[in-house]
Amino acid sequence: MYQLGKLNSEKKGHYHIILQSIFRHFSHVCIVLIFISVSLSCAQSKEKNEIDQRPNIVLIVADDLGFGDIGCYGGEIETPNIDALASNGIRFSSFHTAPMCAPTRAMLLSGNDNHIAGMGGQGLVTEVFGYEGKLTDRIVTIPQLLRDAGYHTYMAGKWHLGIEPNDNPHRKGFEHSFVLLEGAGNHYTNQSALNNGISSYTEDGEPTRWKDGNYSTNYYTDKLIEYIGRYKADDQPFFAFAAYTSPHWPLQVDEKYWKKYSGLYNDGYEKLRERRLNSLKKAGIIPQNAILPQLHEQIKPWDSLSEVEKMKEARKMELYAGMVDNLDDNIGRLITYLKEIGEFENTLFVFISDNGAAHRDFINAENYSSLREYYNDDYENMGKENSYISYGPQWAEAGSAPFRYFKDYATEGGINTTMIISGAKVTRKNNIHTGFLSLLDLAPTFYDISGATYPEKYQDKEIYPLRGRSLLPYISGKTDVIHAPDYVFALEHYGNAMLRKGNWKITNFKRPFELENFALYNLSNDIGEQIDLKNTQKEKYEELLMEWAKFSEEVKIQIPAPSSK
Ligand SMILES: O=[N+]([O-])c1ccc(OS(=O)(=O)O)cc1
Repeated sequence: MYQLGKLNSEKKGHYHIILQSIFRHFSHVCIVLIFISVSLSCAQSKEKNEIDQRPNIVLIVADDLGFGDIGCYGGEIETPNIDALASNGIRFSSFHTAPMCAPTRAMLLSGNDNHIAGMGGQGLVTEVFGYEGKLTDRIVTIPQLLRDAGYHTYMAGKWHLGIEPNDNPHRKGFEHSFVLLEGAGNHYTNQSALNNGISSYTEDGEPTRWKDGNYSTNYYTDKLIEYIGRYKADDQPFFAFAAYTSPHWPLQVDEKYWKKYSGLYNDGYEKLRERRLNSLKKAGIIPQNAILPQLHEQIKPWDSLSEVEKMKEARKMELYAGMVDNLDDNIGRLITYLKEIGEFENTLFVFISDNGAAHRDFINAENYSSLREYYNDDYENMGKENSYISYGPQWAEAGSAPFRYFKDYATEGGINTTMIISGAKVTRKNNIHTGFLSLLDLAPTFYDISGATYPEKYQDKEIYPLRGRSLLPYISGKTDVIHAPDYVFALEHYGNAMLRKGNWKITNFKRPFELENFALYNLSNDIGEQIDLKNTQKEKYEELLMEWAKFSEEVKIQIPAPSSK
């Protein structure tokens, strides 16, 4: 018994030791497990905090807005909401886009040249490199990379980067989108002058119709607010692209927006242009010694117009001002909403125009026969949903003062546009930056801010590297310079060509395109591109032409552009 008892007690002791040791080990294991899980959850919540802190990005693009239109650029049009963004941030006086809508949007969303992106010629669809008429897989878009980096991505407004389902914003990185696929459409209805009479809209890639009676800018704002609202409770930041179609023709807006501008333009476009020159100077946007360039040859002197013509002309500008006023109101609605949901402080805002003021006036009911059956452009009807008005080169040239010409041209009037950056990450307040920058700098800025890395390949395809530079060091006050003094920037669209190296610029818009038609300007004292220095600064001219040849080969420019399939 004893033996047995001893054995039993020995056994028991043995078991006890084993159990103790298991327990000790177990408790060690537990401690280690607890430690791992605590550190993991700390790491996770740290990561979560980091994600939480990344700012939302709101990119607002106005369509064909003139350089000096808005209040904070000296303009008489009332834009208190955009002005408030400006006073809380930076206005740029030398921000550059492409001279037309679609190449600008391609450059903006890709951070690359329009040919590399696939938009060498707005309106062309070909199989030729650079002229595919859509965003190709040589590039990746801002929403694609931001979405991969954990952002929600929303868009409302004009797309204009391809009409096929595969080209849709839904396939190009936007989680939610409500878009007009073409370059322009009636602001109140489905009617279009461009696409067999009907505008094409899609929501999240599915065809949809415009609900007649809704107004473009109001509805696009509603849509963005709806998309942001859907996910406001989760932790992800968002990228919202407000691609407004205002103040693009047809000039249409509710009376309450334009009535307050009644009579303001009765002294004509040349006078407005002079006022704009002075108001831009007063706002500190352009140099005090800037002068107005020669008027475009298409423009009839105001004094040569009849009284009836003058009335109609002045009304065009009143309508245009009303559209900009309404645009500002809607930006205010978006801001108010972001304040209500507590997201305003953590949002970076960028406001730009897609190109200079628009001169095209061939699309109106008078001279565009397919529109006559729908539209009535009589004085009393101007601005209503069944009128089709554009304000023409005369007002566009006032809108692009003090630059030469307007949209379509690669002169500064076509490509030097309004740009404001404000909000999260922007430490400079009420600041004006006069140095050169371009829309190619926006994609790298957004990647920098969101922590997204730009890859060498996207979805197994090699992509072209970014061409611009992040603005983050500048906007956060870490540097005063954006681009080096010898920075080269060039662009081409239908033979409208420019290349800039520092303040030297070569510009070409003559037809047919010939290399020797490039003129040379020194923008440090000639922002109106009036004094051609190519015969007196031969070395500089040759240097810039060499840069042009390099650029042209690199992005595979074809002049004339290949024809559509
Ligand atoms: O010629 N069009 O058909 C045409 C021209 C310009 C345009 O506006 S833009 O903003 O898309 O350049 C739209 C259509």
